[in-house]
Amino acid sequence: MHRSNILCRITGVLKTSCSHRHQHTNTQATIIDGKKIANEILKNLKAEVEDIVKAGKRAPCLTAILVGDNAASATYVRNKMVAAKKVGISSDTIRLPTETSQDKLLEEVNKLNNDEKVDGIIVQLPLPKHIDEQKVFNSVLRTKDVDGFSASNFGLFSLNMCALAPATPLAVHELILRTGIETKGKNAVVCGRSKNVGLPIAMLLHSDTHGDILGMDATTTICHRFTPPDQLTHYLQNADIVVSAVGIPNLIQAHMVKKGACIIDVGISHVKDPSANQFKLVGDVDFENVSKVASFITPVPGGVGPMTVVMLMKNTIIASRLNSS
Ligand SMILES: Nc1nc2c(c(=O)[nH]1)N[C@@H](CN(C=O)c1ccc(C(=O)N[C@@H](CCC(=O)O)C(=O)O)cc1)CN2
Repeated sequence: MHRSNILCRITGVLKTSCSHRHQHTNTQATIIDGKKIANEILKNLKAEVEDIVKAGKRAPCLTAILVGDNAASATYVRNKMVAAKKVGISSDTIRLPTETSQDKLLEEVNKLNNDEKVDGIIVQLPLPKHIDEQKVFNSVLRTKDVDGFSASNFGLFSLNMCALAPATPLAVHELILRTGIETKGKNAVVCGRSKNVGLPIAMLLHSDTHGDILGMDATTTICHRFTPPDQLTHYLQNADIVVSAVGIPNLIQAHMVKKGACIIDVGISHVKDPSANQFKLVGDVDFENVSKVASFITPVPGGVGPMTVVMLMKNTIIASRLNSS
């Protein structure tokens, strides 16, 4: 396959994977089961890896760099390694202490860039404060940048060109397409403008179809910390698709949501659960009440999170093809 064709498959779902259009008539939203969809995709990816190996090539290889002792980051990296194993991707984790200098980290990335057995490199976020995240991401070879965080991949992606795109936005894109809702000409609101999540999600929502990549063609608005609350409500009340990636529990409430909207919750917050006297994971959306108004809704946990890991595996397989061609 031509290199650009391989890359074209990166930024989105192929046209053929869009299912029938859904008309909302229910009063209770359909819950988008990210875990189930993720497991289905994992099976397909496993078959893809088997084909690569059958063709006499080595299995794709993913290496994670984990700096510091953030317990959540360690769990996320472990989950990625578990997913890799399920698919047949070989994986490795390089653990570095919190006090690792930026130069030392750049040196580690460079070693992996030059290691022909490594196809995908991820540097787990967050990094300690003394390290310039973007500088580190920019040091990852573009064809091994399976997080899609480097300026070169981000630039290509923003121009609707072939690039390795970030996993969470790809996860959101895939989940929306799988609902079968019409996105063309619809109003979409993204809450949050982070460079790795909110902004690239908005890019996918607004973009047009380009080659193999299914654009969503939605009229897209980005809301952020300086959007006044009444304006946020105004935009949300007119939104057919809402993606929230802010990390504020209950930011999106039922009265703010248009009837029949599709709600994708990317937020992750740990809040105290008074009934169980322990912490629980919640998103940005008041799930119980918003699901009475929406047509589709993702839960937290079990929505976008598991799909993010799967999209990373997909990127790693694509990277292995890029690196062996
Ligand atoms: N280099 C990167 N760093 C970070 C990324 C990333 O994409 N690349 N994203 C997040 C963390 N993250 C993946 O790394 C991630 C977070 C959460 C989940 C997930 O599956 N969440 C579950 C709940 C898990 C739990 O119980 O804590 C869910 O939502 O169901 C997957 C990946 C920041 N860093």
